[in-house]
Amino acid sequence: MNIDNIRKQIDRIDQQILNLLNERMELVKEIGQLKRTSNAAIYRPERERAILERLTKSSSGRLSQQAIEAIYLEIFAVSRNIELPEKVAYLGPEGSFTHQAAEARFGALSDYIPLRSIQSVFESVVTKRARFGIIPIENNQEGIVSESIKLMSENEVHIVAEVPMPIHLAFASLEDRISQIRKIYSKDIAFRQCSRFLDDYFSDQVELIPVESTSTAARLASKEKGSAAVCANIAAKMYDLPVLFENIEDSGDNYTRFLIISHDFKNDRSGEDKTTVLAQISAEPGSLATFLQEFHQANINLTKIESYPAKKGKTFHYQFLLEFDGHIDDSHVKPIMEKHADIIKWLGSYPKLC
Ligand SMILES: C=C(O[C@@H]1C=C(C(=O)O)C=C[C@H]1O)C(=O)O
Repeated sequence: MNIDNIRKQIDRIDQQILNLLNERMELVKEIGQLKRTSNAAIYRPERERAILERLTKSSSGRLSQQAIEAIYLEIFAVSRNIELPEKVAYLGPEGSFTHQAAEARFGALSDYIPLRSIQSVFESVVTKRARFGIIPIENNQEGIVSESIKLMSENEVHIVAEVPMPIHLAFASLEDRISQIRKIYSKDIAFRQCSRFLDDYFSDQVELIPVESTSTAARLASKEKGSAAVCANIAAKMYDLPVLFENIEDSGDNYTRFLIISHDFKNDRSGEDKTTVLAQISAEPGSLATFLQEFHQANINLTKIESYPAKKGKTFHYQFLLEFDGHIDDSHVKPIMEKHADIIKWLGSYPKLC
């Protein structure tokens, strides 16, 4: 068969896909109306996850699990916008990795608000200027983002979902030959993370210029011949800057975990959930051990425990961020949460992705 014939078939299939998508969106719109009458949340990560699992299991064609997810996450994002366009605040600037995480979950069409600090993201969620906020919580190379945890303890917000994202750096430039590049812009930490690539490909004559963000780097490089940027793919795309090399970072397993937060939110159980809480434990000897022992006895699998500094009046208390498998409504989780309601702040139960 020749290309023209094959393309005719593709055109016919695209038309069918589009008709089906329109049919799907009519149903989505109906669900949106029902949710509005009961004031229910539009975003249901546990339902989306169930759909993805079912489709991946039943698929017998060429599409990998990642491909199915990429296509469907975009469909879900469009669906939610049809139900109700919702504002999503994220730690900016545009083209940052947090922006990339936001787009991975809310698609290209959502109403995004890039903000200058993690604190402003919390503020926009608490004051309901935004329905969702996206913040980084930890990076496997740099550790926990303590500002995010502090703000979780001070504000009434809940975790809706987690977004684990591999952090890949791209090398982008208007030049098509690297011998023409004299200057490279990026953020200092990004230079550090791909020092091996830079050493291997560039001599000392090439100037490395640190700027405030990797997306600023992409913007500068998109305007200047003879320059390049080390940045996120999304930033290169935003400034129409061709990517010459992908994944230039030294370590292949650099990932950041982002959290989606909202003011008033509780997910239903998905069957495989994770719960995050903050606990304030008295400084008396043995109290932490006794507390943790109770989780063990309740058959709760603790997956993370991080202490963070906090002082209450003059007495020093130990504050902990705890994560464990399970949902706050699970019968083995509920009793321990109720028993310790005075020292535990529940932050959210959401589908476990990492
Ligand atoms: C349509 C719904 O709303 C949203 C969109 C979904 C979809 O496109 O299938 C699934 C879950 C929700 O995030 C729903 O709750 O079923």
